[in-house]
Amino acid sequence: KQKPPKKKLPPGPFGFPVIGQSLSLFRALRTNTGEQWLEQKVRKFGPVLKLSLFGHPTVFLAGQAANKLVFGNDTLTPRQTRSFTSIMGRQTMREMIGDDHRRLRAAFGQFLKPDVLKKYVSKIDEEVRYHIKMNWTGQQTVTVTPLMKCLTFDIMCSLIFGLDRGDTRQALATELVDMVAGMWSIPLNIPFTRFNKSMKASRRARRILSKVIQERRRNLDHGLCSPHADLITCLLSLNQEGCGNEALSEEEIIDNTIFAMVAGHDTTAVLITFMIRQLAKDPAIHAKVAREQEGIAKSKTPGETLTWDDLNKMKYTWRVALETLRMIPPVFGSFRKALKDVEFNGYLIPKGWHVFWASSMTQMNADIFHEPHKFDPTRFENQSSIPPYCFIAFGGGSRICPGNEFARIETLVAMHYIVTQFRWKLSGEDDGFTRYPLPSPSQGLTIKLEPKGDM
Ligand code: HEM
Repeated sequence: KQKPPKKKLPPGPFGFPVIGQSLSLFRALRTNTGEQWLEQKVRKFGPVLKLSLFGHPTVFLAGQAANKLVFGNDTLTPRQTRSFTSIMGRQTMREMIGDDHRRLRAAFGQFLKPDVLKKYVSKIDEEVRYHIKMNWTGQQTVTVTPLMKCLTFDIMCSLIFGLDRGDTRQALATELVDMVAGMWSIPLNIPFTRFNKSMKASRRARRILSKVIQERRRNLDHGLCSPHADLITCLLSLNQEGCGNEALSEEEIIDNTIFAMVAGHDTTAVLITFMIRQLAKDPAIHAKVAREQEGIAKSKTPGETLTWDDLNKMKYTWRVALETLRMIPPVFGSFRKALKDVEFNGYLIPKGWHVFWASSMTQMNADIFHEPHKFDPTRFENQSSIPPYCFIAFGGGSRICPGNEFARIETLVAMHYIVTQFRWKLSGEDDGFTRYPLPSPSQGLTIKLEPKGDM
């Protein structure tokens, strides 16, 4: 009997033991050359190559077919660092596979379905106006990155945890910053390490949220709030008898609401920041966005909040957002783990190995997006012309970002009030941006503001 031929591993060196190519990739991300770093490897070894990242043998996959494999194959499951899982908790939907993952996605779906999302527009509108009044109005210059992080944090606190401005929101903000700081640290839980500080912050944040959950449960039981008031209440309401849903434990609710906050807050802040940067550099596109937004502002009475219908009229502004996400995706890429041997393009991805995908490999590919380095929002006029699995700023398949519509509302409402109230230009030279791992303008993006007068 002939033995079946042995499947071959992808080409490429593993590099130094343990470190592999991790430091080299980090350096490239920090200098915003991560894309070129990957392209160079693909030119040398082809679109399926092996390397070693974070101490794991890893296969890097590039191209549309590779994206389809990553997003459409349940044997490749998301992979987090050990510190991430310890700090964020083991019950996040990121850790779940199969039916458990579907159950959590369905629970989130109750909070993020379109007719519920519509109700959040006015709350987001209120947060944006308050933010602008407190931080932009009367200023001659502002630094956009930290402000956008504050704004998206406040919006999410209000809608994920149902926390209004005040001491509890502030306390939670402090703990979350400390938690996030340790997510990529060495998981050494001894006093004074970064990981140890983040673990302590995680315990304190959980205690705060446990109290919030008790209060929400009471309100829900006494009919004092709508089941869709915020994500926590929404997940608790699924536990009520007779609604036909499987109950979520308190731990699941805490882990997943914290995870939603972390997944959604910086990513959206990055998108708005880079749109503001783009408009400062491109007067023609700025003028078109301003025309669209001013048209909508004129149709409103003073002080009237934006509605879902208004957002649906902001078509050009959203195309600018999508083009920003194509060229500067907040999520550079991420990892999967092979639950069993997988074969792709004639190569073996052995069980237990990691798989790494990166958005830029299709989003900046000239065969898919003509003149990929040109900022051109018209590419998104006819979205069905973009081949599947090529625009993957929100991921794809069963793991596609469930918060993409939420992010759209936040972005459009924020852009509406900024564009209709101010003109701006960069305060100095545009000195590019770094990634750690999310992109961030090198100096935080300081802009000079000029008020447009009462709209
Ligand atoms: C511009 C803003 C955003 C971008 C670019 C973005 C991007 C992404 C990407 C690329 C993924 C998939 C990662 C992978 O497959 O490995 C993802 C997943 C996820 N995102 Fe977002 N996201 C954004 C906003 C949000 C918001 C606002 C929320 C919450 C309301 C959110 C919650 C999540 C969650 C919970 C997952 C995990 C889904 C799962 O594993 O099933 N994201 N996001």
